[in-house]
Amino acid sequence: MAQRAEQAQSGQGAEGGAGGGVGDAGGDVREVDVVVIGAGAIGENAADRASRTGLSVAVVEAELVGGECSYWACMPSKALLRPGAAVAAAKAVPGADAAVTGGIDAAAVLAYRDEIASHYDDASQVEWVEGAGLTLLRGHARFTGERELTITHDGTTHGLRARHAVIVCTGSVPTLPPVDGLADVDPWTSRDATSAKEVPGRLAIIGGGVVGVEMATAYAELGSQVTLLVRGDRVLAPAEPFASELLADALRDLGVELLLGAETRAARRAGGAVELDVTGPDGERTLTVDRVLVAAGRRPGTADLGLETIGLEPGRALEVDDALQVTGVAGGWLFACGDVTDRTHTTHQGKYDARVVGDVVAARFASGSGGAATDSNTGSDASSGDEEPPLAPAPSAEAEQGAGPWSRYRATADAHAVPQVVFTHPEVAWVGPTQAEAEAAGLPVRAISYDLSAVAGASVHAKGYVGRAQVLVDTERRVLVGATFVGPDAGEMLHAATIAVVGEVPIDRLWHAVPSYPTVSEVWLRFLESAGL
Ligand SMILES: Cc1cc2nc3c(=O)[nH]c(=O)nc-3n(C[C@H](O)[C@H](O)[C@H](O)COP(=O)(O)OP(=O)(O)OC[C@H]3O[C@@H](n4cnc5c(N)ncnc54)[C@H](O)[C@@H]3O)c2cc1C
Ligand SMILES: NC(=O)c1ccc[n+]([C@@H]2O[C@H](COP(=O)([O-])OP(=O)(O)OC[C@H]3O[C@@H](n4cnc5c(N)ncnc54)[C@H](O)[C@@H]3O)[C@@H](O)[C@H]2O)c1
Repeated sequence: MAQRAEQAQSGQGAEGGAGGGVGDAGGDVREVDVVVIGAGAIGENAADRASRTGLSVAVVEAELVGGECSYWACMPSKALLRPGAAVAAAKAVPGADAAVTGGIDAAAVLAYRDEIASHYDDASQVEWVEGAGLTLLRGHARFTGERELTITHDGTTHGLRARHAVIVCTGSVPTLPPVDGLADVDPWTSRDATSAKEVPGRLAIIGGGVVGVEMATAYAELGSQVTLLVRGDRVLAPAEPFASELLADALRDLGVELLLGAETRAARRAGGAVELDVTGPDGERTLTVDRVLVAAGRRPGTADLGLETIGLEPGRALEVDDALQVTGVAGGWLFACGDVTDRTHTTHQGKYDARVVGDVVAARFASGSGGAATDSNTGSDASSGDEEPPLAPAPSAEAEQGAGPWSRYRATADAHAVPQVVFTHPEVAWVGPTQAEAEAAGLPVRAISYDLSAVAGASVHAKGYVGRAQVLVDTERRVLVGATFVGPDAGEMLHAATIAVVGEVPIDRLWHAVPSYPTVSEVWLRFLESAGL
C-alpha cells in the first residue's frame, strides 16, 4: 500500500513520468498508473478497487473528500428526516405515545445533521484514502489530451499523466429551471436545504421528484409551511402510481400544500420575501414565501473538465458500456461511474459500478506487483495474517477477458435490479421496473398487490399502520422482476426483493423462504398465496 502511494507521489522522478505535453503544467508532471477524478463515495470506491493488483492510483478532489453524499446529500438529508420518523413511530404505539410530550427541536436536529456531516470536515475520509494506499491530490482536474490532465489548486497548476487509465467520477450538479427571475431570488439548491442553519417559515419547493418530496417531508416536520410545486399530475413520478398516491396523502397530512400540474412562471423579491407566479389547473396564482428550493433535477459534472480535448462534448453525460468504459473514446483508457454517467443516480448503485470499474481496471492493467485486497471501509489488508483465503480470486486479465453478464466485471444489475429508497414518511422503496415500464418492455408480468396493514406484524408495529406492497411476477419465467414497498421503514424490507430479483429465484422456491411471525415481511407469504401457492 505505502509503496503505491510513494510511487504516485514521486511520480515525476522514480516512475519516469517527467516531461512536457500536459497542458499548462509548467513542466511539473506526475505520472501514476491510474487517475480517478472526484473523491465522492463513487470515486473513493473505484480508486480502492483499482489499486488491488498493485497499480498506483491518484485521486483528485476539488472540494471535500467524500463528495456530495457525505456532506450535502444522503447523510445530512437523512439526519433531517430521521427525527420525524422516530417521533411518528413512538406516537403510533399506544403507551409509547405518552412519552412524546413535545414537538421536534429544530435546532437540535440541525446540530445532529452537522454531526452526521462530520461538521463538513473530511479529515476521517482523507485518513481512509491514505490508509488505502491511494494518493490524494487536491485541486480541479481538466483533461488536456489522452490520459493527460492538469490539476489546478490555489492558483497553481500541475500536470498529471495516467500511464494506463482515467476513471471520471465527477458527479452531478443541480439544474436551475428557466423561470423568469429565479436566479435573482437566491434560491436554495439541495446543498443549501441539507446544510441550512435555520428553518424558513414559508418554503416553496419547485420539483416533486426525490429531493422535492424528501425535503418537503423534512421541512414540514421541522416547522416550515411547505408548498410543493409539481409540474406533472403526481409526486415521485418514477414510482408506482399507488406509491405516489399514498405519499401525496401523507404529505398533505403533514400540512404540505401540494400543487399538482403547477408551472412556475416567474420569481421576484418582495421586501424580505419571494413571490412566485404559478400557473395551475385552477388558473394563475401568486405565492409568497420566505425561501424557494429548486429540486428540478441534476446534470452531469462535465462542464469544466476539458472534455473537448479528448473529442467529447462538455456538459454531456459520459456514456459507458457495462464495463464502465466510456464509449466514443478510442484506446480503452477512459472509464466513468456514478452520477456523471447518468446511468445511476444513487450512492449504492454508483458504488456497485465503482466496484465493477475498479475490478476491470485492476484486471486489465494489472502491474503484477501487488494483489492484496483491501477492505474498503478500513483500508486494511483483508488477506494478511492467519485469515482464511478469500472466496473470490483477485482480479485477473484472463477472467476479465472472458467476463459476461452477472460477472464481477460487468454492471449487469443496472439494467435489471436497481433499488431505490425514498426516505419520506412513509418510505417508498422499489427495485426493478414499475408495472408500466415492465409492460412497455414486453415482459409478461402480473402485479400482486397487498395492503400491508392486513399483515399481523403491522398491527403490532403501529396503530393505524398505512402501507402497501406490490410484486411483479414474470408469468412465463415464474420469477420476480420488480417490487415496491410503501410504509414505515419500508426501505428495510427492500433488500429481500432485490435478492429475489437478482437471483431470479423461482416463486416455487421462494415458497420455502418462510418470513418470521409477526413481522411485516410476512407480506411475502401473502404474495405467494395470491399467486396460487
Ligand atoms: C439531497 C440529496 C439526497 C440524496 N440522498 C441519497 C440517498 O439517501 N441515498 C442514495 O443512494 N443517494 C442519494 N442521493 C444521490 C447521491 O448523493 C449521488 O448519487 C451520489 O452522491 C453520487 O456520487 P458521485 O461520487 O458520482 O458524485 P459526487 O458525490 O458529487 O462526487 C463527485 C466529486 O467529484 C468532485 N469533482 C467534480 N469535478 C471535479 C474536477 N474537475 N476535479 C476534481 N474533482 C472534481 C466533486 O468535488 C465531488 O466531490 C442524494 C442526492 C441528493 C442531491
Ligand atoms: N433517497 C435517495 O436515493 C435520493 C434522495 C434524493 C435525491 N436522490 C437522487 O438525486 C437526483 C436528483 O433529485 P431531484 O429530485 O433533484 O431530481 P429528479 O429528477 O428526481 O426530480 C426532479 C423533478 O423536477 C421536475 N421539474 C423539472 N423542472 C421543473 C420545473 N421547471 N418546475 C417544476 N418541476 C420541474 C421534474 O419533472 C422531476 O419530477 C435524483 O436522481 C435522485 O435519484 C436520491
